[in-house]
Amino acid sequence: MEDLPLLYLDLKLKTKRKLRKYQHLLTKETDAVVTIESENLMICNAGLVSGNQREELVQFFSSFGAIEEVSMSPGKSYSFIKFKRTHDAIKAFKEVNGQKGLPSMDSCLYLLFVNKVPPLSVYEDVLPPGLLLLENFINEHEEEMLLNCVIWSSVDSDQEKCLKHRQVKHFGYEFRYSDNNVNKDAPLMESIPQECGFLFERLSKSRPELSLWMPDQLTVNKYEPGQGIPPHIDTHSAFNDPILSLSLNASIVMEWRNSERQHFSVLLPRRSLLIMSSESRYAWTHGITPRKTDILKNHEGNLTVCAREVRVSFTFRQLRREGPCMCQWPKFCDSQTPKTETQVDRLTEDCASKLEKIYVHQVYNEIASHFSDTRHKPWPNVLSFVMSLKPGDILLDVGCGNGKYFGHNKYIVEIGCDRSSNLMEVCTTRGFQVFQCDCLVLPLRSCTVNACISIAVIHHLSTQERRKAAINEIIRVLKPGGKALIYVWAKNQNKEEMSSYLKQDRKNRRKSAETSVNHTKFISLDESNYPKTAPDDQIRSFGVTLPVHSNRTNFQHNNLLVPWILKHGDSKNVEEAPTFLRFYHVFEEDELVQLCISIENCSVERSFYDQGNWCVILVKS
Ligand SMILES: O=C(O)CCC(=O)C(=O)O
Ligand SMILES: [Fe+2]
Ligand SMILES: [Zn+2]
Repeated sequence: MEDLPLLYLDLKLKTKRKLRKYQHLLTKETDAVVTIESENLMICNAGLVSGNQREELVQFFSSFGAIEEVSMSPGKSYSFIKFKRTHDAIKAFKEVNGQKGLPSMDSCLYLLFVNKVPPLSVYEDVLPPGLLLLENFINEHEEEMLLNCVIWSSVDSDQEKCLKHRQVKHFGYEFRYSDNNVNKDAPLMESIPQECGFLFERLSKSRPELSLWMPDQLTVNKYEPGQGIPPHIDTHSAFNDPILSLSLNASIVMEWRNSERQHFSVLLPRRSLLIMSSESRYAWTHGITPRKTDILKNHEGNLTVCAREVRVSFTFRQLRREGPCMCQWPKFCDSQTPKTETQVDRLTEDCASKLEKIYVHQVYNEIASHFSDTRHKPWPNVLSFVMSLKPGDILLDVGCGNGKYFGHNKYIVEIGCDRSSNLMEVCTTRGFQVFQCDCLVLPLRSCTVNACISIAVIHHLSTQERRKAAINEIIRVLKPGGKALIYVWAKNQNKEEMSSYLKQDRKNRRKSAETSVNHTKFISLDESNYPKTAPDDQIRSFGVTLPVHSNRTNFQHNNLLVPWILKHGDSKNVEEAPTFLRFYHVFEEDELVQLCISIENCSVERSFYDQGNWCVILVKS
């Protein structure tokens, strides 16, 4: 940022500090810049958002000379004044800066010279994608009739709540603000008033694609001036697409925001119908800022401040009954994201072990031969750990798979274990010393091995407790001073250069991995997706839904199912190849270290990122 011009030198330190902050705001939010002196002033801390009125600014600043223009933008706490003569602007600048000025304000005023008055950001005519506004959807009689359908009682009832922000009444089903959902099994006594029927007949004429759409839930919101509704996305799993909102009795400005920080202020005129669908319904928040005025364009196209009046809105929705939401915006979708993630961690021991049995052990057993064919090249950092061991050291590989780290260091004793008997067979054929066991219960005496490796194993355990228990078990069997090397899959596959996992996809090799998108499919572990291996009753008891990962893309979730497409030696036909799903918990940065720190007799000697994995070297104390 450029420093302030010389003229500002005379000002107090505190004022200069404040002005530098406002200079930053100016360059961030507008295309104007600070100048030495000009006829234009930025009034840094008086604007519509801070509750200042145009008239008040005009009155105050006119005392310095004739004003040509006052510009106030909605949503801003600053404004701009253009004097007719630079001389008068300088006068105002010198007298007002850092001083108490406006009668309505307790705090000091701050001014900056700017090269121009930046253009106003007014309500754009563009709307978020998928949002549609039908103006004059109803006439005044219909408006009155609809307003009369709702009888507001003065006492709080269950269906009619006076929320902090506004008064609400539900028809058809109650929308619970506590968990932002509806109880689909408990319809209300009062269904949507019959008087609303004409709206949907009319809608189907102008919007044929909605001719079959019928709401079964209605929320009536009543906003007194000063009240609003916090920004939100109507819960995906609760309602279908679209959602309609009819504005009655008064106009209001609704704010729309997306995750790319785009922001639209949309004026909802009285008697208009707003149709929120697709992206606007699923990926943009909407809300009404609690305030007593809105800034509207008048007939001449100028902005004016309008006092809000009581607005009543009818929000019509249709309950989602055909299973979870399958929208394209999983990031905002409660059907697709957070619930499943946390649910896995809350599984009981019994369920967690069943989940692993079906989605890890049985899968590896079935794919053992194909899996082993794809696992030849040892990772260099693991190999150098193995090679660093002293002659006579005992190395245990927990989850050794096909034994790809065995046979490199000729001077050590190597033993391996794995859950999969078929992988054990591969090892035995190769002449390695292995036994079959679960990594949670190693059949070894405590303090017996000099070193341990566990590569890409612990991420197959479904709860944090079980992952911790597995590391605990490794530490237990280590001799004091012994070391363990642990690798787990990282959620972030782009930490350094692209990991080899992502690189294997030719498309990704070309494009930046940053942009690799993932259209997630979800599988409920309740519905048997594993007819071959999983008896119904086992799957049913999980009660979790997990996202299915698109291979060779970045991870979008921590708990997920990763497909393994089984190709037999003879068949090249991918279509016929059965797909198996493996459970993974992919780790956040530092998660593995934190887990290890919480374990007794164990210190973290080194932690690093290697080929898409978070890795630690642990030492037993
Ligand atoms: O008042 C409105 O127009 C919108 C209300 C709303 O967004 C809601 O109830 O979810
Ligand atoms: Fe809403
Ligand atoms: Zn959704």
